[in-house]
Amino acid sequence: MKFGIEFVPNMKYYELEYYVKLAEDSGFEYTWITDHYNNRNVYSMLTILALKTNSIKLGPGVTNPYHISPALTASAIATVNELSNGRAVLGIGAGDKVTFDRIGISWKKPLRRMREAVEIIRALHAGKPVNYDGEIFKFNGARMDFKAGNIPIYIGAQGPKMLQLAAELGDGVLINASHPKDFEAAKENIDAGLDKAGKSRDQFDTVAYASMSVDKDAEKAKNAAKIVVAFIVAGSPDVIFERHGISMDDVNKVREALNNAFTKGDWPGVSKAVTDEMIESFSISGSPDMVIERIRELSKSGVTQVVAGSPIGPDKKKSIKLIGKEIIPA
Ligand SMILES: C[C@H](OP(=O)(O)OC[C@@H](O)[C@@H](O)[C@@H](O)Cn1c2nc(=O)[nH]c(=O)c-2cc2ccc(O)cc21)C(=O)N[C@@H](CCC(=O)N[C@@H](CCC(=O)O)C(=O)O)C(=O)O
Repeated sequence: MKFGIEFVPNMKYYELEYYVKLAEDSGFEYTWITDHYNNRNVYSMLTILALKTNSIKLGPGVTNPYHISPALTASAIATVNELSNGRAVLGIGAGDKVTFDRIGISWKKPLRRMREAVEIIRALHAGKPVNYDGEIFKFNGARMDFKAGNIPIYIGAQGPKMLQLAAELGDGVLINASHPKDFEAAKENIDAGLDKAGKSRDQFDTVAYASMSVDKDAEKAKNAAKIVVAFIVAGSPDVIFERHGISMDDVNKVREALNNAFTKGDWPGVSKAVTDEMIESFSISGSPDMVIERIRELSKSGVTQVVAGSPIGPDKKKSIKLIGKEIIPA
């Protein structure tokens, strides 16, 4: 099993640098930096990380094919690859509607746009002049003037068609999920995409991009996961709740509690509304032994990389060290 770790660049560069170096020293192989317009620029932060680390692979987790051209994405990640001596990975997904609404981007044809963007980025990285007459992107002899190197492309995916696209075009898929049931459900679409491209499963990295919270005190860990789990619940489609046997009543209580938190600042109300089933279904939370057990179950469902996503634990620094000491070697 490979281990990755996610960071949101909502902190100063030197804090992010500290955590990523700690993760590298703790044995994590990948670090994925989220990309939303309202946080620090993902490539500026990846540049610092490329220069300050030695072995950890690094990339956006995930950027999108809307807010910059695929030509800029190809060039930016190739620059990170050069700065890091070949450690860059590109995580790209359809982007999310909430942030796009705020910056006036209409979220049209995400599947089509993802296909075209990934095909263009791969062609540019191959170093040939790119002529591409797509529905969305038209390229006429574009070419990069420096060697990109071999940069793996991972696609962020949840929906069935995007899962198929990820398996067909990608070197891996980043699935925002923490429970084996979600990977059982994704299997059929991943296999369909791999078959279409004539790829075998062992050439492909199936990543559980999970919400994780680990502490020696299991209850403390679970409590620390509640707010993140509430946001996951608020943003998940209904089919997921059926899959995990979570009542729509409980879901609506969480959505209402989040609303109250934003309007009246009642954050304790959010934690109260989040049930144990939700923590179990939408996060990997608890003591090291409990987390190890869940990772074993995920491995049986075909997961080959687990990403420790927010909150990582009640105390980020302590939890990163604990994962490095007790979970990665297990
Ligand atoms: C678009 C959506 O695809 P999805 O796989 O569910 O995408 C959801 C998320 O993966 C996507 O929003 C990601 O960008 C979210 N995301 C992040 N999004 C961000 O913006 N920033 C991040 O840092 C980020 C991190 C991240 C990490 C892991 C991960 O899995 C996702 C992450 C969907 O609806 N897919 C449908 C297909 C929809 C469809 O068919 N659309 C048609 C027609 C629709 C039209 O006419 O517009 C088309 O696109 O051509 C499906 O897969 O079945």
